[in-house]
Amino acid sequence: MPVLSKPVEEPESKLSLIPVIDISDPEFKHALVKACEDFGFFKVINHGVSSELVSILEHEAVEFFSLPSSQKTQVAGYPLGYGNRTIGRNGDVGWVEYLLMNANLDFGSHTFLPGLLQNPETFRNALLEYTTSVGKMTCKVLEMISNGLGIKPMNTLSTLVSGENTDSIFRLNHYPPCPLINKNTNDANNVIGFGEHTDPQILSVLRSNNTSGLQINLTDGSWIPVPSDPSSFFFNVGDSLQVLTNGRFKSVKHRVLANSRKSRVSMIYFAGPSLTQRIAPLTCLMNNEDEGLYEEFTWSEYKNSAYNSRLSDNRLQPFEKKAVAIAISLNDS
Ligand SMILES: C=C1C[C@]23C[C@@]1(O)CC[C@H]2[C@@]12CC[C@H](O)[C@@](C)(C(=O)O1)[C@H]2[C@@H]3C(=O)O
Ligand SMILES: O=C(O)CCC(=O)C(=O)O
Ligand SMILES: [Fe+2]
Repeated sequence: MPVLSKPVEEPESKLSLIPVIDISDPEFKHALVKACEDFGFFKVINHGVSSELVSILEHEAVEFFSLPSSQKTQVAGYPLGYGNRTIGRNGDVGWVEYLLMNANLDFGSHTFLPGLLQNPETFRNALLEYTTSVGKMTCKVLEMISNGLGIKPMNTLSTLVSGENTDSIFRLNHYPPCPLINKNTNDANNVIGFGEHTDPQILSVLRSNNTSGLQINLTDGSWIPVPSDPSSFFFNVGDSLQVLTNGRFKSVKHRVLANSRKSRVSMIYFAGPSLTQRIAPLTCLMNNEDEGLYEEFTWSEYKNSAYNSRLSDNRLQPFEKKAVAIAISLNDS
């Protein structure tokens, strides 16, 4: 299991840095744009997603992960299905087990659900209701972003992730307590639950139980912990939104550290476009003298390339415009 060399204790002041957006208040659109520019990450409150629904889904997830390993591995698969310790297929590992599903299929068609769980219908309905509700919230956030950026029409971004053909996925992660960590000094030898990476999609929407572990990377390179808040949702900008905004929004690097005592259960909705959707910097966000930083690609092209990369790779690099890439490398040297 990968172990981090150095304990990272962050000053209290950095904890309060994480922007909090009240999406019931349209006036937050400017704070939302600033959060996407400065952090690529924000917490959403007053979201309207039923807490009862969230509890039911979490309960079902816990029931699934409590099954014997022999049963869970019956539904192992790549890229969708159950996985344990191995993340992707390019050599990444973490202190985590997970279930990955296509959020747009009728969850009932996942043949793995019946047979394993006591009450598969409850799980299926909770998945359907949850992803529908979180999908709507995501569209609302994307509309607020469009408003804040002055993109017209207001649904320019939200239509990319709504409709039947979109390639959104849903992930349940379970990080068991980790016996490798010294219990007395919890972070003396940090163990990686989920290694540092950016998400390839447009926006990711995360909700977890009360166990912390998630950290985000700031532009100065430091990592800050994200205090858990089971009643809120955490959003992060994905690579595709970074491209659409021509680099104005940052696809945030994040990771999860394992905990010595408590299980962490998280659920993440990755809002992705349809496979044939073309992604390129939006011209309405560029001035005449601005240059597009990225080559146009389809989501299918980007996804294939991303899924052939390691977790910590810079997946956008092959899509940077050549001249821009040379300028960046000259600046770096
Ligand atoms: C190592 C990998 C796991 C991942 C596919 C990849 O090759 C690189 C991107 C990874 C990631 C990160 C965000 C999501 O958790 C995920 C489902 C995704 O779309 O891209 C995972 C992929 C995965 O776990 O298969
Ligand atoms: O489980 C978490 O809290 C975050 C996991 C994550 O970043 C991912 O699955 O892409
Ligand atoms: Fe992620």
